[in-house]
Amino acid sequence: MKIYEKAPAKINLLLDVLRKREDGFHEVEMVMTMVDLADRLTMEEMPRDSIMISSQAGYIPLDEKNLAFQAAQLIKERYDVRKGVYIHLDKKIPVAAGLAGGSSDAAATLRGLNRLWGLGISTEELCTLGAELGSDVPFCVTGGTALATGRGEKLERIANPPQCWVVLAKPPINVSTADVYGRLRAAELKEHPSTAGMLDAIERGSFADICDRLGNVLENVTLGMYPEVMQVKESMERLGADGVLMSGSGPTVFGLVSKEAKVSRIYNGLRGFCKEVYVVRMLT
Ligand SMILES: C[C@@](CO)(OP(=O)(O)O)[C@H](O)COP(=O)(O)OP(=O)(O)OC[C@H]1O[C@@H](n2ccc(N)nc2=O)[C@H](O)[C@@H]1O
Ligand SMILES: Nc1ncnc2c1ncn2[C@@H]1O[C@H](COP(=O)(O)OP(=O)(O)O)[C@@H](O)[C@H]1O
Repeated sequence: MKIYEKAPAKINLLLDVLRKREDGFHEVEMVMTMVDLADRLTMEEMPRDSIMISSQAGYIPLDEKNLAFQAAQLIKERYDVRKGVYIHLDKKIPVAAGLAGGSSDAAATLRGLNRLWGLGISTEELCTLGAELGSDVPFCVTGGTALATGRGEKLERIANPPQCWVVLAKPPINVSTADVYGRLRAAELKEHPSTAGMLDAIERGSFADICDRLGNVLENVTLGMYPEVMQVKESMERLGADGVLMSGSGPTVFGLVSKEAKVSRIYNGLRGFCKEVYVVRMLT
């Protein structure tokens, strides 16, 4: 049997850090949603009891460092599955971009193997397993739009924002999430975005207020390390995106755009100096 799973990218409409915890992680408040830029996974049973990964992308690990491999290994161990699987990753999400490509592949693997092997694991249990693989994995298991707290693994489902275009621009640098969090001085943060304000804007379905309330405390850290991210942000604003923010630890910058007529102008303007630009829809 062969099964397919889509692994969409996420964006953070809001990312606030409350404090650094004793375990080294940061206590966060994030408002996250999915966009329709997705990796495609194919999972097929193998006669041998082992895990094999392949991908058309030459720049990701295909061994136990791959998050899809780790997800398969975890589910096999925890549910005592003595079967093998071959997973092909058709990568479309840029890597180390702040779009949770690896986390979404891990989540899709958990969902897919649950189906392939008929394990009957609940979504809640899949999220608990996912949290062992990374802070963003539980959200990627459920998708939709959510308020994520704790280190990102505690989820509260909220309404989807109004439909809009999302322009994603990734400058040609790879950012390490651990590095960005490592440079953040959480106790010295003077300004915090308003989580309550963002939740209220989404609840009311006000696109303009969502754009006004976008905020990410990791943005200044990444901008300090890579000034080219600022250039992308400023260009996106100048070209007329309604709301602009860096996603996660970056370096991808997203622009929310309500009117289709504006989208091609923004895309063409950015393509002048940034190779990786995508126009997608919010997944609602
Ligand atoms: C920043 C965010 C925002 O959505 O996304 P990305 O930029 O990676 O897409 C996430 O919090 C990333 O989640 P994820 O990529 O799963 O991170 P993890 O593997 O759990 O952690 C990587 C490293 O980031 C730091 N980390 C992560 C999450 C958190 N709440 N506090 C942290 O300090 C830790 O140093 C950890 O070792
Ligand atoms: N399936 C995967 N897809 C992408 N990257 C992966 C995968 N498995 C492991 N990685 C590694 O995870 C790191 C972070 O990748 P990714 O999840 O794309 O970034 P981000 O968390 O910034 O969105 C990269 O260094 C990459 O080599």
